[in-house]
Amino acid sequence: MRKVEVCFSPELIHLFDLEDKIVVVVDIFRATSTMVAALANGIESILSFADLEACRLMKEKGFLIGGERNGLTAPGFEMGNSPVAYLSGEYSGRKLAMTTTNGTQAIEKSKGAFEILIGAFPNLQATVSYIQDQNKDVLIHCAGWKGHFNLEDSLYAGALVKSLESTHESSEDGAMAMSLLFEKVGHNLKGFLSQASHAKRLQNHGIEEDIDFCLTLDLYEIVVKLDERGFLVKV
Ligand SMILES: O=C(O)[C@H](CS(=O)(=O)O)OP(=O)(O)O
Repeated sequence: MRKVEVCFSPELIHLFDLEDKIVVVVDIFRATSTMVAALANGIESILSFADLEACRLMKEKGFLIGGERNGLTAPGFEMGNSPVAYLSGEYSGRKLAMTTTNGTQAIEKSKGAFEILIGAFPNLQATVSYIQDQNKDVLIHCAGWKGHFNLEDSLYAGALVKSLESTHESSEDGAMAMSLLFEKVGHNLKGFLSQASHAKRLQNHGIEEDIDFCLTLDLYEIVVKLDERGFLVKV
């Protein structure tokens, strides 16, 4: 049996061995949900940046630039961090450079893994099938919020642990707890997570539509991974 582990914050990632593992980075509200939405709706590829200024410079190279800090579009950026902004297909064929408060930092800290996947509820089942076709251990890396644990990323981890149980075992308390919690509340994700601190913070920005999207299961059959050039692409 292969193994699945959960890292609940990028601040804890140094405790884990990434080598030879598939690392699934998850930032439900909203970075990884936005990446999946963008690639499912025609964005050709995404370059993820931890640094705002490095990302901003990509505009000169013809990239669409998405920059968000603390839930708001960063000054001078064309896009923020909203998944629904991509659903019309308006940006089809463009390359996107993207930086966010938590998600793109977690991607940066996952480098060194055998493979990096981007996790989100709208492509959960596709990600499960992709992982089960490979003979690799898995580490789910929750982006959290500014180093803190958060419920939505951890619940996704629980959903993934539960969905992988026929091929991957987990002996960790955190993974077991989240798998049980997902079993209990997975049918009412939105109701349950409306109490989560991150959802409340984002509700103040008037983005309920984003929250609904981020909590919708299995809209897309795509898997999102970091390719050998360092671009996030769909497979
Ligand atoms: O834009 C978001 O949804 C969040 C903003 S914050 O963490 O609440 O400041 O950023 P993300 O990197 O997607 O977690």
